Amino acid sequence: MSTLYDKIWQNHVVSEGQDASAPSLIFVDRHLVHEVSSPQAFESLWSAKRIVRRPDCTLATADHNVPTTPRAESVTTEHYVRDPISRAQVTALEKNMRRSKIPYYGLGDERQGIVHVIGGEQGFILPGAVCVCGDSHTSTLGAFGALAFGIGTSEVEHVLATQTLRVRKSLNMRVTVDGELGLGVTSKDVILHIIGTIGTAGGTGFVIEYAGSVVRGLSMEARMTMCNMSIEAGARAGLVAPDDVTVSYLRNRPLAPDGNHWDQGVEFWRSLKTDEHAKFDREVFIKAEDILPTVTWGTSPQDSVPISGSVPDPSSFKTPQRREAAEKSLKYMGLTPGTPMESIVVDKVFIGSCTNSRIEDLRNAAAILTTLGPEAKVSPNVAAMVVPGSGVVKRQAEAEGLDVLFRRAGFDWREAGCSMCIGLNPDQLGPEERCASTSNRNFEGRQGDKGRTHLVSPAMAVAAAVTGKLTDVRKIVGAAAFQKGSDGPQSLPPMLFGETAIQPDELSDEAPSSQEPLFRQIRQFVSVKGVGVPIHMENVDTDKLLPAKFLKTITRTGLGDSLFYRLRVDEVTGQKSDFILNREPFDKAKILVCTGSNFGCGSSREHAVWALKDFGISCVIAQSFGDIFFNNCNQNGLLLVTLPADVCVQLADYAATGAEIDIDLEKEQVTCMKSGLVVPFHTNGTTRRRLLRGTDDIEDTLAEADKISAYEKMRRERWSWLELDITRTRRRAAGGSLEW
Ligand SMILES: CC(C)[C@H](C(=O)O)[C@@H](O)C(=O)O
Ligand code: SF4
Repeated sequence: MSTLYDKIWQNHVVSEGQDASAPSLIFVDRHLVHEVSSPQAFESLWSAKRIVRRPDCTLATADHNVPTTPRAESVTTEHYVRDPISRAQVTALEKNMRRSKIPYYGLGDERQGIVHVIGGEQGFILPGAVCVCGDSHTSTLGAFGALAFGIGTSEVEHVLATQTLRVRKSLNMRVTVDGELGLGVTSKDVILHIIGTIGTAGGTGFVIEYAGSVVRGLSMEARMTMCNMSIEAGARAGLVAPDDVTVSYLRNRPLAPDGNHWDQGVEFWRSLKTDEHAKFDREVFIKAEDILPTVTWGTSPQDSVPISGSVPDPSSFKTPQRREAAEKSLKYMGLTPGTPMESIVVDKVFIGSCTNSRIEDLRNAAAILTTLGPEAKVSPNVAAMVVPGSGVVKRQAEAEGLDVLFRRAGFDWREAGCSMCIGLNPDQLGPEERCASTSNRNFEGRQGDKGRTHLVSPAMAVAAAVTGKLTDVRKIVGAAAFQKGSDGPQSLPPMLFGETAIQPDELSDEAPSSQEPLFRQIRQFVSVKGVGVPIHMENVDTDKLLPAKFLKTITRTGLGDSLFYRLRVDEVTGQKSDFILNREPFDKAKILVCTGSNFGCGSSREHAVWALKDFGISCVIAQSFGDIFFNNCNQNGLLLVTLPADVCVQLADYAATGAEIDIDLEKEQVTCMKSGLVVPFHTNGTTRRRLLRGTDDIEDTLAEADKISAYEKMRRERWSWLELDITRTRRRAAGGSLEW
C-alpha cells in the first residue's frame, strides 16, 4: 500500500541511501532555472570544468529582476533592466544559457514569465515526474501529480552536473477538504484556511497530498494555487493526484508529449494515485463549509481570519511565543486588536505572483469588474496593478479583452514577472504602504521596506481596489455573481499560444566570470568554540535572515553585513540599530541560539546561509528547521543542532552572558564552558559524516555515473514520453498560432 508520493519516489531512486534516514540519489526529470538562484551554481560548474548533463531536461527564464513596464518587441536586457545589479543577474543567466545550450525564454520571448507559471503552462511538467527549481514555490507544480520542490543553489549545481539530487525522503501527510465551498470562496481561501489551521510549521518534514471532493472539483489552475502555498505551510511539496482535469489541461501543450507518447503517458498518469489503504503519517480533515473568504492580518501566512472577522487580540493566543509574535506583527502592520478587517484601508492592490497570475485568476478578477459594470473604478486613493504570470497569459487576456476591463477601471496593466511579490524589481511598496495582494508571503518588508501586506484572492483584491479597503467581495457583487466552484470551470476555454522567437543566438558566448574567493570550499564542520548570540523568535524565515534586495548578487560572499538587515539597520535613516548582532561581543558570534521553531523557513535562498557564514556563524541551534534551509546548511558546512524548547532557552540564557560555547560534532555535544553544562545532541549519521569529511556531493555522485546512465536508459525505454525533443517543440511553436 503506497501513497502517490511513495510511488513517484520509488520510480526515481537511482541509488538508495545507506540506511532509512540517509538521502537517496533520485533522478530529476525536469529542472527549471531562473536568474536569482543560478549564477553561483553555473560559476562553480564552469570553474570545476563540468558540463550540464541534460540541457534537454532543463528550461530557463528570467522573472524576479525583470521590470514590468511596457516592453517593446525588440527589448534588450541592456536597455530594459535599468538597475545594474539586476541586469548583471539577467545577463549572467543569458550567458550561462548560451554556453550550456539550455532552452531559455528571455525578455523578447512571449513565453517568458514567472518560472512556476510557465512550467505548467508550457506542458513542461508532467504527472509522475520529479521536478526541481532553485525556488521554494516549485511546489506549485505538484498540482500535476508531479513531485515538485524547491532547492538551494548548491543543489542546482548538483542537478546541472548530474541530473540527480541527494534527497532524504519526507513523511506523508494528507489534507482532505470535503464538502461544498460557498459561493465566492476560492482555492486561495482554501489554502489560507489550511495554513491558518495547521500553522506555518505544520507541514515541516512532510509532503502534503491534497484530497477530498473540494480538491477533485477544482480546476488545474486552482490546484496550482493551493500547491503553491504548501511551502507556506512548511511542507516540502504539495501534490494532487492526476485525473481527467490534469489530462485535459495538458493535451496539446507545446512541451507535452504527442502521438503515441501522449497515449502512453496518459495511461501511466491515470494509474498514479494513492492506494486505498495507504498509511499517512499525518491526516488533516477540513470542512469546506468552514471556509470563508480569508485575509491575513499579520506578518506570517498563518495569521489569517475570515474577512468578516477582526484583528485578533495577541492575548488570545495560547503560547507566549505566539502572543509575542502577534504583538510584533500588529505593531509592524499598524493595526489594533478588535479592528474589523473590513475597515482596513489599503493604498495599493497587487494582482499577480506565482500564486494568482494565471489566466483563470485574471478572468476571476475581471468577472468582478464585469458584474460591477462600467462605472466601477479603482478607488482614487488606491494604486492597483495587474501583472500576468507570463507573456502567454498576457496575450490570452488581451485576446479576451480583460486588459480593457482592467484599464477602464483604473488598474495598471503590466508585463510578466514576479513584480510586487518580492522587492527585487522596481515594483515595490513604500514605507507603511498597505497592500491587498494576491501573492503568498506577507513577511516584514517582503513587498518593499516597511510595506504592509494582506494576502487575499484575486476577487477579493478587486473588491479592495474598488472600495479602497479590505472588503468581502460577496457583499459588493452579490451571490448571483458567483458560480459553483468559484475558481472557474475545470476545462479551460481555449488558450492561445502564438509564434515565439528563440533568441539565444543574440547572446554573447563567453561565460561570466567572478573574482570571488573559494568561499564554498569551506564546507566542513568539525567543531566551533565562541560566543553564541541568543535570538528569541519563532519562524525565522529566510526573508528575515536576508531580505530580497540582497539576492541580486552573483557571488556568494560579502553578505554578512546584510544578515538580519531589517533588524540591524533603520532603513530610513541608514543608522545601525541596537539589535543584539550589532552589540559586542555578539557582533563576533560564531553560534546562533534560537529559542523558536521552524528556523530558516520560507524561500529557498541559499544566500541566507552564505550571509550567516559570512557573518561568522557556523552553527545554529533551534527547536526545528525549514527543510530547504537544512539542506542548504549541509551544503555549506554549517551545522544545525536540533534541541527541545527548554534546552534552547537554557542555552540562550547562557549565551546572553557572552560566555563561550563549545560545539563538537564528533562527540555530538554542546559545552557551556563557564557553567559546565554539557548538552548532548544527535545528528543524522550521513549528515555528520559529510560535515566531518567536508564532502563534495557532486564528486561523489559523478562516481556513480554508470548508475545514472543505467537509470536514463531505463527511463527512455519505460517512460519514453518523458523524453523532451526541444527541436520538435520549436517547430510546433513556430508553426503559427496553436489553439485549443
Ligand atoms: C529568489 C528565490 C530563491 C525565492 C524563493 O525561493 O522562494 C523567491 O522566489 C521568493 O519567493 O522568496
Ligand atoms: S513567490 Fe513571488 S518572487 Fe517567488 S517565484 Fe513566486 S512570484 Fe516570484
